[in-house]
Amino acid sequence: MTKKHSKLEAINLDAYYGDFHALKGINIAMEEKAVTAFIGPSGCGKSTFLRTLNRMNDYIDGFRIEGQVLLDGRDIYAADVRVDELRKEVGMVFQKPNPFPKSIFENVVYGLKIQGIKDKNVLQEACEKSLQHAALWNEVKDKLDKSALALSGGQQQRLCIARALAIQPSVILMDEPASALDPISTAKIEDLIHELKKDYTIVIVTHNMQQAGRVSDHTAFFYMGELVEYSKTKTMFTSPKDTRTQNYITGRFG
Ligand SMILES: Nc1ncnc2c1ncn2[C@@H]1O[C@H](COP(=O)(O)OP(=O)(O)OP(=O)(O)O)[C@@H](O)[C@H]1O
Repeated sequence: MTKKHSKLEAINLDAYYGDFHALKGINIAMEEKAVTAFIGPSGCGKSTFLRTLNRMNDYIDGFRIEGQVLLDGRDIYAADVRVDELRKEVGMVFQKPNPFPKSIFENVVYGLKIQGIKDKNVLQEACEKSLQHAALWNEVKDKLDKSALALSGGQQQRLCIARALAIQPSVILMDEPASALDPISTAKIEDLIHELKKDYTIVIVTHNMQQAGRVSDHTAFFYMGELVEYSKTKTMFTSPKDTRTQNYITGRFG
């Protein structure tokens, strides 16, 4: 079998919030068209690391990094990188579904309209394709002009995934995308992640180890700002190497 390409890579990455050293010497290469899960106790740096992957932390006063983050081999923190272009390539879905108070249609095509796309046929086609891809089309196809806020939480989260897909990213970052959802909606999101990895590289932060086990190909265990262990998910859950990983996955702390 040919080795898959490393889509995202961190090299000697340190991150700071002011004086606080939040990420310490992270080295990791994440495979293309696969799911990588970040696990670890609260406050260990999972979200911080996820957000360095599309420069979401740039907005935070006092935040800085040292080291490199490479997307397809290119440093995303290099001076010539346009952050708006980067975010088209690396989309993000948050913990709480955050649809805009607009129609379902307007939510999905929002990013395309910002890019200046006005052609109705193009927008309609993109809307249908994204909703199909997010496994929501059948539930909403007859009410595209209705408010997105009238959807259930699980539908709203799939709508947010459709909104992210519409701008055709190659990577989707998901920060605990199912933690605010009921078990049935969670299962739908997990099925969807499974489908999406055929076309996208997915990085997911999750508190739920069963979920990491179900959805991810590789798992990275973080502890106090360090990447302690990174391996195939099966290997991590059956034979963790580090005692800290062992303690965490057996529920001894966290
Ligand atoms: N905006 C911020 N300013 C200062 N410190 C921050 C900020 N955001 C996070 N931190 C700190 O950085 C550390 C890592 O936080 P982060 O949110 O990345 O952890 P996490 O592993 O995702 O936690 P959780 O699972 O609880 O979401 C924590 O100690 C946190 O207090």
